[in-house]
Amino acid sequence: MIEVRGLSRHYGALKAVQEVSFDIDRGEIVGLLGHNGAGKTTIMKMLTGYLEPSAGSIRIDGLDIADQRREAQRRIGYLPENCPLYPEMTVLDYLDYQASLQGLAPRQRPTAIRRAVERTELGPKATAAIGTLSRGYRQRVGVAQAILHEPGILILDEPTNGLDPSQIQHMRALVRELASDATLIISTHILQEVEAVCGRVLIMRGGQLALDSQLDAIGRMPRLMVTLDQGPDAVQPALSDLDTITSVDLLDRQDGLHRFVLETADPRAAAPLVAKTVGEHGWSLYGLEQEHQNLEALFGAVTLEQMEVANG
Ligand SMILES: Nc1ncnc2c1ncn2[C@@H]1O[C@H](COP(=O)(O)OP(=O)(O)OP(=O)(O)O)[C@@H](O)[C@H]1O
Repeated sequence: MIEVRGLSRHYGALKAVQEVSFDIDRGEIVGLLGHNGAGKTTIMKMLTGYLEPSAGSIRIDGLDIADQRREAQRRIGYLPENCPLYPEMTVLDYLDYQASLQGLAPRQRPTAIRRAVERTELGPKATAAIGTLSRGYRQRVGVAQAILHEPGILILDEPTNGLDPSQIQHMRALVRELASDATLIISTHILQEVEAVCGRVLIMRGGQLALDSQLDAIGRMPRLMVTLDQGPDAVQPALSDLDTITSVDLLDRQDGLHRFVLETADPRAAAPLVAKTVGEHGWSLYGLEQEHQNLEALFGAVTLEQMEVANG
């Protein structure tokens, strides 16, 4: 349904998004997670056809967004990060205006608007001026404009940003309801958000895709935690070479000790190899244990260095 290949976007020398590829199937709810500046909004703007990639391609239902932008955009609803709303307009007038911008025929608009208002539970505020609404209601107006044309794909940039806890609950319920008949991509830097509503997570770090995983697979990805008196320069090359170990990352440093996290398909087999290698190098081993991941631990490990977007 969505095919992204080698997607990059540069702002001058700044590489905001670098070589990102992924596929999203119909009906998936995907969380796009990353620290501020990781490239989430830039990806969303490219997916929705509002920003041209510097390189790479995007296909929506087989349509290349570079060649068939309008056609692809008809299949997408987009809630931008700071959805531009007109404070003096009423909710209904604003939705009517958006419906006209989206090319809905005048006779289709009343039904489309009624349905969007119902789904976002905006009925009681329909004739209120947008400027008088709470942030929660304004976000719902943003969602309502995104679903007016009943798109098969919804792209929501930070939908709960700035909402209070009860508004967040309401927005999450709305997102789940929308997911019943659309493919969803939601960007956020809030882990609980992803855990609450998504089936899959894409984690961005410094403009690159650092992880693409189903959420239910995350708990099953065991890791080894190793605490040593040596730093990454010595440890990483020695342990990365061992059988079944696919990555060695520094998790933290404390009181002269370094804690590493090792990804491995087989922690039972890897643990004695690690202990043996540590012994052979004459290092001191302060801890070696298996850990089952949760999203928080994974996010911490993946975004560990909190890489700034590379320049140049
Ligand atoms: N129009 C622009 N001109 C120059 N740099 C930009 C522009 N838009 C974004 N950037 C930079 O590109 C990088 C990625 O920004 P982006 O907004 O995509 O990140 P993000 O993950 O959505 O962050 P946030 O969570 O803060 O919205 C940042 O370093 C940002 O400063």
